[in-house]
Amino acid sequence: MKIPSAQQLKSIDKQTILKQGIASFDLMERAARAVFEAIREDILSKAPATSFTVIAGSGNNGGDGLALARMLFLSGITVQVYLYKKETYSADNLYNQQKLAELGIKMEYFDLSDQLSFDRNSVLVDALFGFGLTHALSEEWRGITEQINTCKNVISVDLPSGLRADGKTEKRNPVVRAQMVYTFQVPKVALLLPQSADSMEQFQVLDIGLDEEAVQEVETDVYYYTLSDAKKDLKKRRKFDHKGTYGHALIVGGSFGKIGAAMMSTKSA
Ligand SMILES: [K+]
Repeated sequence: MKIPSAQQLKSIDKQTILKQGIASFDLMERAARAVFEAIREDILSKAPATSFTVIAGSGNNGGDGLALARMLFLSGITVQVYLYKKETYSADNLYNQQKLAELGIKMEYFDLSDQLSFDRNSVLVDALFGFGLTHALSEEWRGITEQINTCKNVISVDLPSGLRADGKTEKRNPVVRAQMVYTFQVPKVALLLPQSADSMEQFQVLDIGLDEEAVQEVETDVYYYTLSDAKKDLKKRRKFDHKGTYGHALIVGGSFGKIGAAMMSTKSA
């Protein structure tokens, strides 16, 4: 599976909207619906009375969070919504603010110096920043990320807020710590780096129907190889086949003190 960069994802996003003839808020709706279904399966099926707190930023990651809040509310779940107070919001974020207002769902606006009074036992949905984060979060954000990190159960939408999608984030920068990250379509590079271990326990990739061709056309040298990829690549085993039937592997390795990789490759071959 190819892993596009944040910049490439933006372009895939646009191509999907064009090719599928949908509006951008439809794609956001799909993303929020995918998270909602995952929450239903992972949490609500076991604990239907769980309450949620959504903390939303001003961009499309925040928009996903607001759309998710609406879906939770409409299925009878208690949900509290906090929205970062800013002069400007993305168009789809505004669209979802309006949808919440129409349903009479109150949004509490917050500033970086605020103490948020949410229920620490509710599941906290972190929808502050996704792959649109252009640089590490400044120290001003620490108050908010630390409040989020006092919750026992944090779900991050797409990425733990503060992690930059394409690479390493310094440990000293404020970052949300999530128990679960529901990431869209492809795991972002940051989710695969050991440096992110403190920011998340696990992630799940949710299919939101981004244009497959656009993903395949991306030029990258970053791939995510999964068990299902390996299963597809393996030749079908038939009766009477033998070790000569499936080709040969040339393993170049095993310099002094580094024999392990060569041995493991030989064993798996
Ligand atoms: K997030």
